[in-house]
Amino acid sequence: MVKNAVEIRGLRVVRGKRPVLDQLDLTIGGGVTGLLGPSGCGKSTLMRCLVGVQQIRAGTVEIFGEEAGGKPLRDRVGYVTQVASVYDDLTIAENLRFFARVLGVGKDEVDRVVDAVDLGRNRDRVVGQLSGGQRSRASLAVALLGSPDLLVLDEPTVGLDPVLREDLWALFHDLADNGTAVFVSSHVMDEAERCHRLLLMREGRIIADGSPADIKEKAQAQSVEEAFLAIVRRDAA
Ligand SMILES: Nc1ncnc2c1ncn2[C@@H]1O[C@H](COP(=O)(O)OP(=O)(O)OP(=O)(O)O)[C@@H](O)[C@H]1O
Repeated sequence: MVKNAVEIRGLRVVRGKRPVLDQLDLTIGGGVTGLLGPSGCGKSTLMRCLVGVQQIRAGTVEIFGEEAGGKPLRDRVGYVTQVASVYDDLTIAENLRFFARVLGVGKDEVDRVVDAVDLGRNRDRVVGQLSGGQRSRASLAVALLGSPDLLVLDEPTVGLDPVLREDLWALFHDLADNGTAVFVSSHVMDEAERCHRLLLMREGRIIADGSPADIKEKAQAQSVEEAFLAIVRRDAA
């Protein structure tokens, strides 16, 4: 298990003219940590901070003790955005060979990650001809190159069928069991139940933090969905 993959102190981010995150403190360790919250609450913004692509106004974001986005982290952090980030005019294998070269990881990694996301049969197909789910899995394969120590996944299962979602969650757990810290945002409440730790965000603040069992117990709810609705309503009151 990785201890303190992420350490955030006093983080402030302004987008447009509005503060999206303000005075945010957060530590993330090993296992699968889920980030949930209403649309626009700042989930993607927080993830962008972790990978060092978001301008910040104040505070610090450290990943494994290094400033987020710094060179030493280049092959230690994998990131999957909501939009597939692979080249449409290349095949899956060509994309992976290209990104492997950029990251300086061996070509043997291509076979490993293509199998991990179950795209072996499609590896020589041009990305532009793939389905939405296949494209997002191709992006995930890129993020897995070099076995990163932290994987940041912004809604990786959107548009996937239940069988594929199940497979991907099994993969996230395998990765976490082997020491990768997995930080994943989701809108899907049954996915929340599968996280070791859940963070509920509202208007840029973390309003609940704990295991799914803790969160349900504290809210005296039967499901995470019910617990979150109660917590959000209480916070809004
Ligand atoms: N490029 C931008 N310029 C200005 N404001 C932005 C920009 N991108 C996002 N925002 C604003 O920042 C806030 C947080 O957005 P963010 O994308 O982090 O939310 P989110 O929780 O990931 O939402 P969703 O679940 O819909 O993806 C929102 O109010 C949004 O309107």
